[in-house]
Amino acid sequence: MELHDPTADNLCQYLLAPAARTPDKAAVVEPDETGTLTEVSYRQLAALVDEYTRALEPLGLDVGDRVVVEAHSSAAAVAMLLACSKLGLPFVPVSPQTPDNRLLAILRSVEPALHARADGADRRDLPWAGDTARFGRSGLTTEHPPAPRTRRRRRVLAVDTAYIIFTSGSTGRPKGVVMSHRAIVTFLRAVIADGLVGDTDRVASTSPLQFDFALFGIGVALGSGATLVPVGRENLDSPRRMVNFLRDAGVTQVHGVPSLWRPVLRHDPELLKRLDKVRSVVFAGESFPLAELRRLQEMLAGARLVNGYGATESMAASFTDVPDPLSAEQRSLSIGRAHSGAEMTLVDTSGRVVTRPGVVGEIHLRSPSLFSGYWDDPQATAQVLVPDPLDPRHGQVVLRTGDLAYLDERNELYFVGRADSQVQIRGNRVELGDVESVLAQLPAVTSAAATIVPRGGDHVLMAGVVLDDAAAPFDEDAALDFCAQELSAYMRPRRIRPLADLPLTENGKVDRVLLARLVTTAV
Ligand SMILES: Nc1ncnc2c1ncn2[C@@H]1O[C@H](COS(=O)(=O)NC(=O)C[C@H](N)c2ccccc2)[C@@H](O)[C@H]1O
Repeated sequence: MELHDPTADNLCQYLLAPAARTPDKAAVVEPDETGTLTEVSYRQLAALVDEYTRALEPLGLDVGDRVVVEAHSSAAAVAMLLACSKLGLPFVPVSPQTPDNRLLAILRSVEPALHARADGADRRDLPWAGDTARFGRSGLTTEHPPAPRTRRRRRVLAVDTAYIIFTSGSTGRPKGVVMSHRAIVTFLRAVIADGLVGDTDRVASTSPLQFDFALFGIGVALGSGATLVPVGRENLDSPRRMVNFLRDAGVTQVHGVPSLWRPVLRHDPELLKRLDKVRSVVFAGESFPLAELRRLQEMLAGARLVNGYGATESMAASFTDVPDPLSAEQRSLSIGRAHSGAEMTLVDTSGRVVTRPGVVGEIHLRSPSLFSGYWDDPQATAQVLVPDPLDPRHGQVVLRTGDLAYLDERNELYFVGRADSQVQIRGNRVELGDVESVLAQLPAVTSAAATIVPRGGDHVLMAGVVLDDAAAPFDEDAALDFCAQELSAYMRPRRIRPLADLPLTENGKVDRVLLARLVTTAV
């Protein structure tokens, strides 16, 4: 009898545990090379992990040596991540879409022992002389095996790094978020214990591998003994393709950012009624505009819609059910309260804890699942892992999220925005979400985004709107008049420009930097 439960300390042990209980259960469902959906059982996944582990072991890599894994989410990619975890090799997931210069910056920063690329992830050779390997369902081959390294550690521990995720970061240089095995396994156990996923679920994950929303899908699907259905970009590029893929794969839970749903809601919302097996949707990454969320709720009648809030630095912090029905009066979505085992506290600018409803403070997260720090950046780490404002003497650190929120009367949190983007306009704090929800009420508008652009020492508010196809030419003056009726003077956009689509970041969030450029240059 193991005195110590190894699944608690290692991501691979934890996620492969179902292989012992239900070896023939599908762990992953994915299209094969002909596009036919195939099932990879937990037993087959475990066998692939063993095969990769056997191929990696002779390379003599040491606990803590990094492996950059360049792949789309797939059974082979999952097996690669788990083989790295088993050997104590922190994986750094990047998607094949990552631009060359960003991948080079990551390679130069983490100095990986190996750059492992999935079969089919073809990228022109990079000016990087490091060691590379290729992997797929047929195994792992090293093109340039790394020189043997001196092993200094004998055991893989819970405190060792499971992965490093580079966030684009709202400002400047990408930062590597270092997550330990203990942090991620503790988090996954808590979220599964809260009942988000059950072992009969088929969990569709639509985010690219370098976004921890994808790791979240892998973690909760395998951690609960359910089935992961990675959805490739080729199955997301049209509403019909997406709906047909989700239906044919028998998906019961869909994970995705709000923009995942925008095209089908705009072009063919009725298609969503075909998803009669979908019992729940988890969205994360940014606020889901209420007008669009209401339409999704109508189309997926009865499905549970969950607002997943949080940052890569703790993977996430809360999962809150959207009220059903979402009343027309509701102006913003709650991010509820922290998942079990964690706690969110609001702290005001003078460091005092906010307990009164309606008062805005910065969310501080206490949790056993906080990241270890930013890779090679102790200064940036010290900015966000701060002494507990309630009593610094403990030496315990909390995550300073940079997110502003307020409490309602039921002690539930409502997200207001990023502290670093709470630009004042003539001294007033602008809530972009409020501007966007007014714009979404315009007749021809199917989605809207607002942004603040500097103009002559102050800031002005500009907006972009996406029109439904049949719309006549956009009448900006009428739209500005409507905003004048609905919004206080400082919240009114200076210009409202029609856009073909809202610009998105690599992870599918609205790209407000690109938006600012588009709306100020649109003719
Ligand atoms: N539901 C939200 N409403 C509103 N603003 C939000 C929300 N979820 C994030 N955000 C924003 O995005 C920031 C975090 O960005 S991030 O580090 O890239 N991480 C994510 O976006 C996803 C996150 N790690 C995650 C992964 C898996 C499940 C849930 C959440 C937060 O600090 C918030 O500002």
